Amino acid sequence: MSRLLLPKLLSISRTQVPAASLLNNLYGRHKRFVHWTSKMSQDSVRSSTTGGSASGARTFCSLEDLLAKKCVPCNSKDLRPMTEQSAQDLLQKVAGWDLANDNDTLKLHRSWRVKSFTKGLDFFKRVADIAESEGHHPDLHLIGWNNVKIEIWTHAIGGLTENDFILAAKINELQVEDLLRKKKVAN
Ligand SMILES: C[C@H](O)[C@H](O)[C@H]1CNC2=NC(N)=NC(=O)C2=N1
Repeated sequence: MSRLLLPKLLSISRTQVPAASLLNNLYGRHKRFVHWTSKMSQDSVRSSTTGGSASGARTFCSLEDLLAKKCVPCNSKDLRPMTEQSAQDLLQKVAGWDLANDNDTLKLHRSWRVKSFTKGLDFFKRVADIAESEGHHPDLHLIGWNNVKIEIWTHAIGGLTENDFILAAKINELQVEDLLRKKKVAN
């Protein structure tokens, strides 16, 4: 950007263009640049959410990217479920989660065994705090008193979006060791 602008700036000042016109010129460029960068980031959200790459925007997303992102509202008309291939690619970033196909709806699953029923409810509370701050919500199950199972999918579109992986990555960051049943070590 600066390499492109500098020669232009120098030639403008050499020809004594009035200051107001120079500022106008710069401001127009700034507006076009801002428009271009915001369009790029929308494309990249849409592309990584849908798994499409027609826009040429990147589809690669690391765990750090997922942790740094915020879930977007699911009521956009542009939102489409990602393909199974994109889901498989992103699944590598969220350790412990599995992909399930529930009547043609892709979902993320993960299970934990907790020490007690009430520890299961404590687990849910920690997950609920993240879900509320992201505005994206998992299905929470407490089965047979100590099996916590979480399913994540985007209800609004009947499939997976990047939101689901962001939420899964953030749930994985929770400190829940104090709630989990210790595995018995075989002698
Ligand atoms: C506007 C807002 O994003 C929606 O109502 C949200 C709330 N949380 C949600 N959570 C999940 N998992 N799927 C949704 O479709 C959904 N919709």
